[in-house]
Amino acid sequence: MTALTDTPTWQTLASLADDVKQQHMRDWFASDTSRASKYQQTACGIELDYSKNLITDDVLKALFTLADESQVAQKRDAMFKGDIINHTEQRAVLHTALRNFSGEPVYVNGQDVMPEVLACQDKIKDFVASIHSGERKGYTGKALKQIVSIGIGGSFLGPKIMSEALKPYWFGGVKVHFVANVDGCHIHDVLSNLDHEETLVVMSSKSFSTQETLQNTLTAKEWFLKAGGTQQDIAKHFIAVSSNIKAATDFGMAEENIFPMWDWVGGRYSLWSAIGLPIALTLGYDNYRQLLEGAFEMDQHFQTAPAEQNLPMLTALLGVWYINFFGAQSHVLLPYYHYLRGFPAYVQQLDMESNGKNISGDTTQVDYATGPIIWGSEGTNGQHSFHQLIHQGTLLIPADFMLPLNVPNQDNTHHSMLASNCFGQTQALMQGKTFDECYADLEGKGLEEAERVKLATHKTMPGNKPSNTLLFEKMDPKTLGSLVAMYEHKVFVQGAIWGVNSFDQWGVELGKELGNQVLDKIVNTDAPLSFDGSTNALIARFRQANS
Ligand SMILES: O=P(O)(O)OC[C@H]1O[C@](O)(CO)[C@@H](O)[C@@H]1O
Repeated sequence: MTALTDTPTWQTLASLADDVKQQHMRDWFASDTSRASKYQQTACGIELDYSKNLITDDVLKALFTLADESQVAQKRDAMFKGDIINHTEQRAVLHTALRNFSGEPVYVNGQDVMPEVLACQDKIKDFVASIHSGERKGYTGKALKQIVSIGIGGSFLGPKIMSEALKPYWFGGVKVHFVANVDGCHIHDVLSNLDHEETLVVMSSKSFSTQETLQNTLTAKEWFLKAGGTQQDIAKHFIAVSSNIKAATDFGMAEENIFPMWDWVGGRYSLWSAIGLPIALTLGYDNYRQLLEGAFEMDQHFQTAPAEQNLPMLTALLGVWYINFFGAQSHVLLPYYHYLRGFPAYVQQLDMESNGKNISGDTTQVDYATGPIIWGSEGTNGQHSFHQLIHQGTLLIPADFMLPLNVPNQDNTHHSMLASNCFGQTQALMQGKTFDECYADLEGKGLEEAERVKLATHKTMPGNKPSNTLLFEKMDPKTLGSLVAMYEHKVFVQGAIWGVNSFDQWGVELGKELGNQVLDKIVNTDAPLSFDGSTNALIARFRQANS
């Protein structure tokens, strides 16, 4: 056993789980009318109802002890103050500095990073104003109204999904298109409808070396040159967000059009940096700033609220409870708001790239489960497909339901239906439907006894399926910023408990490396194939089809 699973607290939690598995939430609600108000917390515009979870006061107490013993608070403080907590890459982890409006300095290796951060925010503000006003023009004098944002992973998901989530706040004068995949269909579809004279390409790559992003930018460059632009005009139509200034200037970008990135910002935490420029272009700077302010508010809440009131702590500990003591392998996110439909994909990268790890501390192989599979989609759509498995399947899948109480273009009929479905689902998951209730429903339906029993058996819903419900007054930039930061810190707390490094991604790096080796063999068609038999055969087949 590892130090973690060996602790008395872990053992206590295991025995509490055995006990809880014999009970039903339905009975808890029936016997305790204060349960809903007892297990709810509000902070930063997020109202969290966590009463429909398989928890008791004893469970929560033990989970808080686990957090204490795992030194979550100390690890959190180390992150905020710029310690080198990404210990496999020797980097600080300071996305929180990008939304630090406290006026306090933040030091990395003895140097205050805030002046650079603030200068970058000013640069974003000025740039956005110059595009929105039409003052910044393309090489033929046309205003730049079409923005093509090229990036992948964190350099794509954050900008695209947050822009989409804030559609009611869009500045109408420009249209931002996002391209990530190296599949040429995507960039082709986007560029084929654009006028190159009014197109601005924003290339977002911290490293300026990611294959997909480089290739898509090269394709955009070829398209621009073919359409009539010259190499000299590139500077007016291509800008970059990167920490690799040399590579960007070699490409043809003007140095003043390169927005900085720092090695203390991880890709999946980068939307708060200039990687968020496409968001600012979509929404206008003031709304973008609200997003950052919402995140800052959550940072303060995370640092100061006691564990019992702390949203990232509570949601993280509930996750640990199900993953480590109930065998839950996945967690589903269900935004009941069309514009937030991309949110599960955002949290998927955030959580799975961060905590998809099996080494704790320096070299210890874990003997407990770590990061779950994150998935989901917008409600009510999922109700008509995968919810069936959550209700009656054999897997335990904790769920986060999300609903803004007010939506733009409010149509009460639609919104009431949306809300009723959201609440109805959490209720059904929690209480289920007993055999006796199902049997009684079939009274007077003219069924033979055996048929009635059979049908009642199939209709029986076990219930006792956990969910959180997160309500927001409305999904405005500030609330969205708080929500994203809440999930960031949730992932942090879980990583701290499991002892994993939530800030590297060696598995992804290996994929990039092998992909490049294979590409070499695909392009050099005469090169001997030296991989395993399956990979060799796949490459040979591809070569044959493309010869
Ligand atoms: O911004 P870059 O350097 O192009 O990297 C893109 C993405 O690649 C990853 O490193 C791995 O996919 C992500 O973490 C990152 O967001």
